[in-house]
Amino acid sequence: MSERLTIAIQKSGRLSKESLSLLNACGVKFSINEARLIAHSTSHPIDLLRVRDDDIPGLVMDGVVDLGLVGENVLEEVALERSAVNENAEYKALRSLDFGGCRLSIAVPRESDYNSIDDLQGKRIASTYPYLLQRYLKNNGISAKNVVLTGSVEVAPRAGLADAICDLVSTGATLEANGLVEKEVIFRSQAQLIQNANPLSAEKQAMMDQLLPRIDGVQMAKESKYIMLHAPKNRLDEVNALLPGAETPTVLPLSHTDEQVAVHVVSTEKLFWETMEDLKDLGCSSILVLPIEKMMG
Ligand SMILES: Nc1ncnc2c1ncn2[C@@H]1O[C@H](COP(=O)(O)OP(=O)(O)OP(=O)(O)O)[C@@H](O)[C@H]1O
Ligand SMILES: O=P(O)(O)OC[C@H]1O[C@H](OP(=O)(O)OP(=O)(O)O)[C@H](O)[C@@H]1O
Ligand SMILES: [Mg+2]
Repeated sequence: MSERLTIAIQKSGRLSKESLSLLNACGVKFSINEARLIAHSTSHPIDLLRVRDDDIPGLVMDGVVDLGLVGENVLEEVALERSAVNENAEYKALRSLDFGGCRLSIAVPRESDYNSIDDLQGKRIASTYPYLLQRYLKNNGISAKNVVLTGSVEVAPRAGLADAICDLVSTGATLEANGLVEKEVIFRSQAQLIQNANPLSAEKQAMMDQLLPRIDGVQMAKESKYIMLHAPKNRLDEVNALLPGAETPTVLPLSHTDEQVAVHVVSTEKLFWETMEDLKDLGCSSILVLPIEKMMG
């Protein structure tokens, strides 16, 4: 029987949907039964372990699974916690992924008189990330009391449990809704693909050698666009200069005119409306911007 590669992903939360769609886009298909902890791929010898995100780094570090998809915030927190008690905190960081972007910030009630980090001296700060918070405070010479909460951190000041909080922020809506103001960004995070630190078996490594370029291809494709347009022949250099991150364009003749050509190009950066308007001003027409599903070098 062939060996199965095991991947831990978040069962239900901010990272779940995008972790599954990344694997799906790589051609690794799953049919998920919400009630089950383990899901077998229907296309590859790959198993998913669906767990709470807090458990993912430890499962990878201990070799219970080969790979994990987890936020850097949780990864770093667990690594600090394990190092503090001399437990194995080793892992191999394979890729930064383009989802789960957020920051860990210290926030205080709107009405508090906060001028600098020094105002936190001796205060109580509620957080789910005591190690990341303590590291930051220590680096800034602050000694504060850590109130560890596993959820609803944002209500701690109103409940009289803390003077400030240290929690994840993305749009800032949660802080706003709870009358809190972001003061210090202590860590920036996005989802990461990590692997156990020990070498994989040859069979599993062969699967990784196929999977990683596919992950890169999916990520690259998400950022890229296929642009097609009709351009005046005599302004091609100016047109090319406007196209962001474009590789050498393909220039094709048009059957109905000698003055214009069709230009097809893969652009690796975001194309803004302003650029499209500038292209139009150069005399371009029929400007189409299409998403790309997959890419390989
Ligand atoms: N608002 C956000 N925007 C983007 N990414 C976020 C946001 N909040 C959290 N994340 C990222 O997603 C991860 C999971 O967040 P989520 O809120 O689902 O975790 P959780 O409540 O701890 O879930 P679990 O039940 O798995 O422990 C976070 O550790 C962080 O990396
Ligand atoms: O700045 P915002 O865009 O408001 O996002 C921040 C919120 O998102 C996360 O919680 P989530 O919504 O995932 O729910 P949870 O608290 O149940 O984990 C995080 O814990 C914050 O509370
Ligand atoms: Mg969690």
